[in-house]
Amino acid sequence: MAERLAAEARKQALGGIPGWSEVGGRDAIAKTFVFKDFNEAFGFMTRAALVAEKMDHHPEWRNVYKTVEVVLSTHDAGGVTALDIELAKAMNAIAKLTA
Ligand SMILES: C[C@H](O)[C@H](O)[C@H]1CNC2=NC(N)=NC(=O)C2=N1
Repeated sequence: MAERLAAEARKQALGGIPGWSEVGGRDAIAKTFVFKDFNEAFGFMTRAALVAEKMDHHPEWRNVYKTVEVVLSTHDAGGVTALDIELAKAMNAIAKLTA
């Protein structure tokens, strides 16, 4: 099972994934993606869902029109692991293709 990242490792990893930050009050990372319209937001979610399922690592997320709020945490580990960093990177790459 993936291990929780220590605070220092988490901060360093976050430096390499633009737009992601630590969530207050829990061991998780978050980013709010804003797209042109609902079609682009949902296209992003569809692509990200396929990657997440392949990784067997699933986001907490919420969509309102063109905005997608994402929180990543490894529930089995009780915090942020390398899996969250990997999925965050993949989501940034997908968002670049979508925008
Ligand atoms: C049984 C299954 O592999 C686990 O429940 C997986 C599924 N997706 C998951 N997603 C996330 N974000 N954290 C987990 O701990 C997790 N565990």
